[in-house]
Amino acid sequence: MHPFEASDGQSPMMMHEYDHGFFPPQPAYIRQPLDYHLYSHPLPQLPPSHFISETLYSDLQQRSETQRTVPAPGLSLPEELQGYHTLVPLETSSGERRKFGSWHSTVYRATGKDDRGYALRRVETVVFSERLRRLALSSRTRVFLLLGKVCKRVEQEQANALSPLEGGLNSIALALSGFHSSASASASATYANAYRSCPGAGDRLTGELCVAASDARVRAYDDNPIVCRRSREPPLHRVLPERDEFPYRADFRLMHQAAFTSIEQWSKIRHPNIVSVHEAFTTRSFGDSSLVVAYSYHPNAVTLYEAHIKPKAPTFQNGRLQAQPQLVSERTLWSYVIQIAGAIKTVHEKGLAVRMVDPSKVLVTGKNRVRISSCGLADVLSYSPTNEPLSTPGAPSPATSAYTTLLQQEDLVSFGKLIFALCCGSTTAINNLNKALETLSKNFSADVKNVALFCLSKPGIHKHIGQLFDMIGSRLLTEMDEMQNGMDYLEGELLTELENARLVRLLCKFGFINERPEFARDARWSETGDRYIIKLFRDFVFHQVDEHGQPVVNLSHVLTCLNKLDAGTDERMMLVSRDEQSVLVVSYKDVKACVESAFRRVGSELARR
Ligand SMILES: Nc1ncnc2c1ncn2[C@@H]1O[C@H](COP(=O)(O)OP(=O)(O)OP(=O)(O)O)[C@@H](O)[C@H]1O
Repeated sequence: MHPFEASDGQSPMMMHEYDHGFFPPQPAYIRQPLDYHLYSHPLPQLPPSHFISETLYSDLQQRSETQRTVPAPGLSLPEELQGYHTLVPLETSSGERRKFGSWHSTVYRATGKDDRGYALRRVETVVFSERLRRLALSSRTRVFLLLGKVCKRVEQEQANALSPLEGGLNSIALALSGFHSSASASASATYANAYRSCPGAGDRLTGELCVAASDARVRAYDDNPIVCRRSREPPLHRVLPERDEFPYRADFRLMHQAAFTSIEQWSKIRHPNIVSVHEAFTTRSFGDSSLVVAYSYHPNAVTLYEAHIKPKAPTFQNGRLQAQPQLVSERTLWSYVIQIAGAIKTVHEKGLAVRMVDPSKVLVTGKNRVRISSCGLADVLSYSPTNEPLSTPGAPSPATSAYTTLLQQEDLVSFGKLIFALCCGSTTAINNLNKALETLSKNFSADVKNVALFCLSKPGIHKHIGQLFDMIGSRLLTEMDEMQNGMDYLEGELLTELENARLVRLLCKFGFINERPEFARDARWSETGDRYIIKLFRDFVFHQVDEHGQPVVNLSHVLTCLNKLDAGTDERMMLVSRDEQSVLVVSYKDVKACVESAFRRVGSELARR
């Protein structure tokens, strides 16, 4: 049966067009889901693995389909972008759009020059000017160092004492750094002042400050809507101009070519839990000035947020509408923790900081397999020559600047937040640490709590990701066992595919040898020597008839014969010509030798003609 035919003879269920790349348009054909279980033997009973999907076939098939879908018409995307083509957005541009940091980004799937899939992340707008960015960074540093109850009050007092603009700026920086909700609330409270001081023209910094303020305020609402509402400010939509209407919207401008140096460093990192970085460039192909970073594409990847935190609609289970279970299991959580910690450790050892340890940036790319995405992007966006590490000639390991050390400490804090988000099923749970701890302790072991608290603990020169592995201990061994089970399962699967590949190769050779049109009138070609035996063997395998002369369609017979042929067994068979005038008794080994020599001769005979 043709794999795309309906197995039940019913009408076709869906049309599916495949991407045809640079080839001429192919006719659309009707596609039916394949019965993959018919393609291989049932699997041996291996212990259930935590890594490989039980539905490997359909998983892989779905990924392959995703990779080939064509973009919907009318998207007005560039035809070609630095050698990448066939762009398909991986997220909707309407509806809920969250932000990471202070920028909006859009991810596209694209095909590269090498015909492989890539994920292109395009940064549309960056709101910081150089001066604002530096100011924001310096207050971030201060916040970081003064983290804790006392520091919150100090920061707020300082902010109040400054001029409205400076105060606003500080609060905004605090809010953008996302360290604590009171900073968000404070940003919200000073927002109106900053907004009023905008003269409306000329002063780019003030304009950008207002955009940043609006970002902070949106974030403040996201983080702590109750506090914001209590501050009795006018509702958001009455104050804020639309982002696109705002006169100070700033496109991405590459201030220093050296900003791309970090991308070079990132592109050298190959780690199983990091989405590989390939290159970065600026482009005007989208009608603005955008920054694009190219990453490896992992079909059907979802973010940790989508997989475990985003509220899911209730579904029918056992005839009843039930809310889907939200919280990640402890076993899966440990697997995630170990994988992410491994990635962070590698990055820190290379003298870089991840800066993307966030539920919206960690991708689930297979069963319990996570990879940190968007790496390197923050380095380009916030590049400043003053943050460059001092290079020491001949130094064995990359020199790490104080700035990078600070960012590495932030990675650990973000990791702690991520663990809390997964354990509590909410990205904002951390705003109320006591309650978050209560929820965590109810559902997870004390070890999880200890690891999460260690990550959140006060930064210091002696705190590093390596310590986390000391705390994890034997859980690493469990993870290794699981991975090996997963590999055993995969090898088993591969073995069945190996059978298929052998048989396909044989059938291809038959296709090349039998009934070549060039030799149609040359009986000596098909009726003599090796080719005659192959012709009789072909009839023996495919054209058998029963005692009533009816064709025998027996797939098992075909598979058995082809397997024996490929193995070249000594078993013998009787080959009979259609007119029953010739009878030959040959072994599979003989036929195998005939196929090999005929296949080799096809090429040389054709070349001679
Ligand atoms: N390298 C990649 N391969 C495959 N899919 C990816 C890749 N990177 C991102 N995606 C997918 O693109 C979609 C959008 O990613 P993005 O990081 O923008 O997430 P988001 O939740 O929309 O965050 P943000 O609010 O920052 O836009 C997600 O569904 C993600 O799974």
